Amino acid sequence: MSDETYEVVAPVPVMPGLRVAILGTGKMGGILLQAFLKNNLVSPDQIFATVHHPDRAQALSAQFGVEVTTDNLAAAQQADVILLGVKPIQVPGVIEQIKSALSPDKLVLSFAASVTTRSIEAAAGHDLGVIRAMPNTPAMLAAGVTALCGGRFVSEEQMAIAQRIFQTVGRTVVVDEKHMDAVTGLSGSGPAFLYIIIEALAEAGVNVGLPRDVATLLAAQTTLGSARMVLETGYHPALLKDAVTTPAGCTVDGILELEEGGLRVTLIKAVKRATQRAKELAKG
Ligand SMILES: NC(=O)C1=CN([C@@H]2O[C@H](COP(=O)(O)OP(=O)(O)OC[C@H]3O[C@@H](n4cnc5c(N)ncnc54)[C@H](OP(=O)(O)O)[C@@H]3O)[C@@H](O)[C@H]2O)C=CC1
Ligand SMILES: O=C(O)[C@@H]1CCC=N1
Repeated sequence: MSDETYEVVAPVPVMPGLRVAILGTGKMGGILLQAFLKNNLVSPDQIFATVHHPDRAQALSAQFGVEVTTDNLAAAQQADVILLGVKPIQVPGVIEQIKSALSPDKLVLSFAASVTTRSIEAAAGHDLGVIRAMPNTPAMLAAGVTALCGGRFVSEEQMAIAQRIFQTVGRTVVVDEKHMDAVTGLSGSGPAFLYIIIEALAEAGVNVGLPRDVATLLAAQTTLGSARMVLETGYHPALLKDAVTTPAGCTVDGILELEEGGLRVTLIKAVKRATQRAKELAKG
């Protein structure tokens, strides 16, 4: 890891009574809401969520027993930490709505792709603690990874709170803001790429005669186990691959097909394209 990037492993104590707003409780915001409740980060009366459609607000409120409305300002007024989970292009409008609630003691924690801490600070119009986060959907199982970076006015205490919040849903890593679009293209979008790989492996299993449920189990558990091998042994993936590849065995024949099909280059291109697009999302 470079000196500007470090993984946070030490647990940070929960702040008792922390009140959290999630403005934009869609797919990602909904996953975070559920995880915060499940892991007792906050009690239901300490969380204030918003969505755009009133009927969805009602449904979410009934489902999770928390206050869900369409009133961003009211939610922001009641919270210490304000998570922003609307689409990137909607962030300036939401900041404008909640501007009067953004006192210096509040922390804005945006997980919108593409939106810079500077643009949020500028929209707020005064010195404000802003942290940008990029989580991913495995957060649902506390198996996510979230990259965080701080804006100009963030205190160490505020960064510790953000880390604690996202440790609820998996690993956290603090990076320089210049890396956030790359993180988005790799680990933000990455689950979608990996589901396609798992789906294709399962399809391949069916093609060579396995029942679909068995093929899906084998594909998914093999992906999970291989990821754990990389994380827990610390060995380079190439070394782990070599250990599978018996001389004159069958694996090397499969690898030849992968290389001929350009899987490696295709994945690199996919992350590059997603990173490029992540740079543009805030502009619409
Ligand atoms: N999905 C992912 O894997 C990840 C997404 N993100 C980021 O999360 C954000 C949301 O993405 P995602 O959850 O996928 O998208 P969704 O479309 O599922 O969620 C967007 C949510 O915003 C709500 N909304 C729209 N306008 C407003 C408004 N003015 N005030 C309050 N809420 C509003 C919508 O309400 P309603 O439900 O009523 O339509 C919806 O719940 C994006 O910025 C994205 O970059 C970051 C990391 C990963
Ligand atoms: O597709 C998107 O734009 C968001 C950001 C990363 C994952 N989903």
